[in-house]
Amino acid sequence: MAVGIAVTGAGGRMGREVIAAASERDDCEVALAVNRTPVDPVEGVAVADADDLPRLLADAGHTVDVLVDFSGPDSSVEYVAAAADAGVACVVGTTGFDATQAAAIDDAAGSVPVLRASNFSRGIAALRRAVREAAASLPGYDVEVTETHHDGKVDAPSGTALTLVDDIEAARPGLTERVHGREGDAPRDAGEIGVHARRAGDVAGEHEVLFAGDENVLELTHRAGSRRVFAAGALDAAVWLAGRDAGAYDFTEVLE
Ligand SMILES: NC(=O)C1=CN([C@@H]2O[C@H](COP(=O)(O)OP(=O)(O)OC[C@H]3O[C@@H](n4cnc5c(N)ncnc54)[C@H](OP(=O)(O)O)[C@@H]3O)[C@@H](O)[C@H]2O)C=CC1
Ligand SMILES: O=C(O)C1=N[C@H](C(=O)O)C[C@H](O)C1
Repeated sequence: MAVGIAVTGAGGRMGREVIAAASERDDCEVALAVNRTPVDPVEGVAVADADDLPRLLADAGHTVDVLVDFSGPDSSVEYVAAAADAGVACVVGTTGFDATQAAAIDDAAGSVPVLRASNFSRGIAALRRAVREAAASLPGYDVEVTETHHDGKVDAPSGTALTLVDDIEAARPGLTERVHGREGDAPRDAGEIGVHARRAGDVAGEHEVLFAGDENVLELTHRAGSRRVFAAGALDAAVWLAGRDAGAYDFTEVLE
């Protein structure tokens, strides 16, 4: 039977992409879609007021198995809490959480299955493995992370860039000072990881990790061609998550 999905942020770039992707699949269907501000139906799916989400989830009975959230940090915390109250699993793609908000999402995993990922593309999962390997294999190399996104992106640096920096710090414990851009007299310290965010046009998402040593440089780059890849990954995660025990899950488990 198809997994029932509730899409939050349904009027946003990703919410629309998730609804469109779901309409092309047999293993899931959109049972509910909500947005903060009123929007016309998306792909023929009516979009309800997000304020009604708790009631709608309760009324939906067993037709909603998994909530798929691409919205903003505040709303994501609110939506995940509503889903946890209703016993609905959560796939969270929203980025830009502060520590308190991230902890609130993680708390929900005490009562329902929760899978939060800063990037739902298979290519980024592979990039993360390559970056961990390179960081461990290239001691002493300078590391700089650069991301590029469309001009409408709210949070900077991207969630994916922060995930990559976490990975690098875990593999290279001496690198702990995150330097966000440089200006003026700014010679490089040995413990730095440079983190750079560019915003331009309609770029769906690019992440580059540069490792530079003496007379050789390694650059690892991922480019998303469109948002479709993120929507497909999020729906793969939702189908995989449905019916699992409460707990926090990782996107890499979906890809195994
Ligand atoms: N994990 C991944 O693979 C990916 C993650 N993302 C992340 O997904 C999120 C959404 O991205 P995108 O779709 O491009 O953003 P958009 O700005 O296009 O859409 C955001 C949506 O969230 C809603 N929203 C935002 N803030 C609030 C709030 N405070 N309360 C209620 N609703 C809110 C908006 O509602 P309204 O229409 O009312 O403004 C809108 O529907 C971002 O955090 C982005 O980084 C994006 C792509 C891939
Ligand atoms: O906002 C976006 O567009 C994206 N956000 C995610 C992030 O912050 O890493 C993932 C992807 O790069 C697109």
